[in-house]
Amino acid sequence: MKVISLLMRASRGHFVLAVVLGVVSGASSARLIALINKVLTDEGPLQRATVLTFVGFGLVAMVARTFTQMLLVRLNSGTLYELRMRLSRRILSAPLRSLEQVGNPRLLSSLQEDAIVVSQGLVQLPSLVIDSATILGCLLYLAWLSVYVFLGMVGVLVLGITAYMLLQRRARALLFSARQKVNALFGHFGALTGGIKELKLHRRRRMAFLDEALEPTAASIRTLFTRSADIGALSQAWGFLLIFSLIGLLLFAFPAFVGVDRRTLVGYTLVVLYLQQPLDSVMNLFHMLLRVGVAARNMEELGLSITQQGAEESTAEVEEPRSFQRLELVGVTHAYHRENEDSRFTLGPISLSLEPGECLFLVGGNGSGKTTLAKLLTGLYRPESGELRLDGQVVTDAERNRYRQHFTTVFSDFHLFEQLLGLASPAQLARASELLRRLQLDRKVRIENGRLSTTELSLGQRKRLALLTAYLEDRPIYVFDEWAADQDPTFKDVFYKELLPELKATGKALVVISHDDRYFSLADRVVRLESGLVVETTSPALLRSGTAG
Ligand SMILES: Nc1ncnc2c1ncn2[C@@H]1O[C@H](COP(=O)(O)OP(=O)(O)OP(=O)(O)O)[C@@H](O)[C@H]1O
Repeated sequence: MKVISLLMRASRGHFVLAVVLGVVSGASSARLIALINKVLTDEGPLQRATVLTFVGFGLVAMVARTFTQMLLVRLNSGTLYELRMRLSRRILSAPLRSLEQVGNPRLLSSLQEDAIVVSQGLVQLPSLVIDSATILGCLLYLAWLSVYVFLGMVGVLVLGITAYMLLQRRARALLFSARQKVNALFGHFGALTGGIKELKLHRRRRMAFLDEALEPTAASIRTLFTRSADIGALSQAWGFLLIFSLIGLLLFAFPAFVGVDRRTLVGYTLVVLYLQQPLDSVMNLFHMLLRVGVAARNMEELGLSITQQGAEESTAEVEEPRSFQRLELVGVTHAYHRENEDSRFTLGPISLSLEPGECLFLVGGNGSGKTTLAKLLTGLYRPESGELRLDGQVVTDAERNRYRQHFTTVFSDFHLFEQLLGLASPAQLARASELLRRLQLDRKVRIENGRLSTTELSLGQRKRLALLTAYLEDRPIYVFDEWAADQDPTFKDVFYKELLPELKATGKALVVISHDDRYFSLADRVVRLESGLVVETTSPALLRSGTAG
């Protein structure tokens, strides 16, 4: 449970205070029950001191409990915050390929489901301490009243806990299977929101999706959770049965063997009855903690999976590089490892170079490896063999974060942030307004407080906004992955014949992935890929004379 110990360390102050107050509250409650018993069984006149003690301990128990509750709220929200931030940072520093392999559903389910279960469960720990302190206090009082009853109670507890643990082992296995299914459910939720158009338009697909995909997963989660909760309820019933058996023994069997007067008998029974509530609550909390354990294990396993492909990557602040002299790929390769090794795709070995002011087109059929090469080139994927060299220096793992800051990209599955994150200096904002005009978006979108007024636009328009952020990044190397594919013919022309040459003229190196063969002649070099290998490299002069394109 590494996650839990990390969290304990993060909010140690609150946690320790909640535990201390919990113990105070629990001990005060135990003292109160001893007092109540004394008042009920003493026959002499009521002492003023007894009343004052009663009020005093009552107040202490109440105040301690209230403060514990307030601390618990802080602990809960603080833990959730800490978990979400920790996991988000971990995701940011994990290698892209590992994240792709783990998949969005699992990442999202952990950020939402596991984080909430762990934080809710952790805040129950102080309650566990309060109840345990009450139980302990009552047991000590019982021992003082009668060693036999105390031993009987301990025996009952040992028996109860052993049986309870055995039952909980089964509940844990059920919870774990249910948790695995929650990942699949998040996958279905992704399909539900992402594929809503397709589902709405096709009745049979919608029915099949609901009946054959989503419903069976949701139903099996329901069954598994219910079965594990049933085990929890059975365990509680078992605890209940034991306590009542003990009371029965105390009331009916014990007096027959050991001479015991009525007053003492009332005392035992009162304490044992009073123990019922904290014991019940402890058993409930155990079940909750079981869920915490499963969620924590899931988070830990996720952490391991996303970093298994190498150490975590640095996300440290690095200086923005303004220029470069030469970028080289030397025999780089990348393979997508799959369970079915026959169908694995391997890119490379590929060697190519890039210099400032150069425009390189990457072309080739679907699935030939262009995007994979762009991910290798930009440092998003680590080459399995071969190396990247920047200005003659090999790009090591330690250098990769800095290396990536040379690139500005618009991938075909780009994400458009509404806020101009990290790009909102006064100069950049002024430039952004000017670019909106240039990209013919000024009637649609405004920049307000460093934020785009809307991103609810057509795909082509959204791509223009992505281009705007690329311009604001203003880095030495631009990579466009089929940027123009969704543009109208007029703006396609603007992109290839105006925007690219302008960027080139300012010394930017351009890597343009494209299927628009009518513009290939504008490139300095055209690199053609086929099945992951470079099969042809041509220059525009050759293209114009009809050798390629
Ligand atoms: N995330 C992935 N996991 C496993 N295999 C992948 C993944 N992405 C791509 N591939 C494999 O790598 C091959 C190359 O994919 P890539 O996206 O690089 O092609 P591309 O040339 O950019 O294609 P397109 O023109 O269709 O965009 C594909 O044929 C596919 O088999």
